[in-house]
Amino acid sequence: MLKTGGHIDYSTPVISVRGVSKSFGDLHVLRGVDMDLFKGENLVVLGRSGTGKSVLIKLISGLLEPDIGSIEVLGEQVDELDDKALRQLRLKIGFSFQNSALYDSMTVRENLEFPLVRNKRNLSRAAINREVEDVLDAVGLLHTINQMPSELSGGQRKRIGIARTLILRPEIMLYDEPTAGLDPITCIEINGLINEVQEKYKTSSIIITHDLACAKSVGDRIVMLLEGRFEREGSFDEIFDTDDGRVKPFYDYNFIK
Ligand SMILES: Nc1ncnc2c1ncn2[C@@H]1O[C@H](COP(=O)(O)OP(=O)(O)OP(=O)(O)O)[C@@H](O)[C@H]1O
Repeated sequence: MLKTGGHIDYSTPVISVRGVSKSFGDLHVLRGVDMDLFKGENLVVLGRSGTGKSVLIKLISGLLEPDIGSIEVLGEQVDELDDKALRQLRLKIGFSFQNSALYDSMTVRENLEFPLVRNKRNLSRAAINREVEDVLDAVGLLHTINQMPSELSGGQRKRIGIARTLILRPEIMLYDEPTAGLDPITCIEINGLINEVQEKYKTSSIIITHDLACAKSVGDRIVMLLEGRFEREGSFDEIFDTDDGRVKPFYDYNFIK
């Protein structure tokens, strides 16, 4: 399934990374990264294991500080925020990570209520029910509301995890390897869901993936982290229109050449 929509405002970056470097001792992971995520955009980040994709996400969410450079998220300079302001900012960011597992002892409804009750304390019971049902409907799983996570498939759990993130109405979504470990049909469903989320919730998203079918189906734009910088940027076809030996193997492996 190829992308059809999205309403991207290329004049409004929601994340701006400028000249960011980050080292750990002698390991120079990021070496002057520049990156923008525009309002309404799905930006795919590609890169080999260990190139610093997770470090970049941690810098954006204020879990790490850059050695040099600046990071602006939703108009705020991340490294200048105190803890309280950082917590407020993080509420506007939805994290869909591989290890963001559901609570096994809670029903789907309880899993979804949990972040709402914790972060929006003054909601009425009726409002909570409405929000839970709305996001479950958005991910096509309203019928699972009273089920336990153990009764769901891996793909369904993934969708519920995304619903749990959406329930706080984030402006930005960060998806880390959204299709890892899923069968091809479920991957197609998750890719479709990422695009539906973009349309319905008007989110701006960064999607980290090694799955080029995912990159192609969800990415409005793709950037590739090579040796600490984003050296390649463009549409899916532009990114892979090269003989660069650091880039071609991604394509050849995914499409079995
Ligand atoms: N807190 C830290 N202290 C020391 N080294 C770190 C720290 N965080 C990350 N690194 C190192 O930085 C490099 C980049 O790590 P990162 O997790 O960002 O890679 P990645 O691109 O996300 O890889 P993968 O695709 O495998 O998830 C790795 O060599 C890692 O060991």
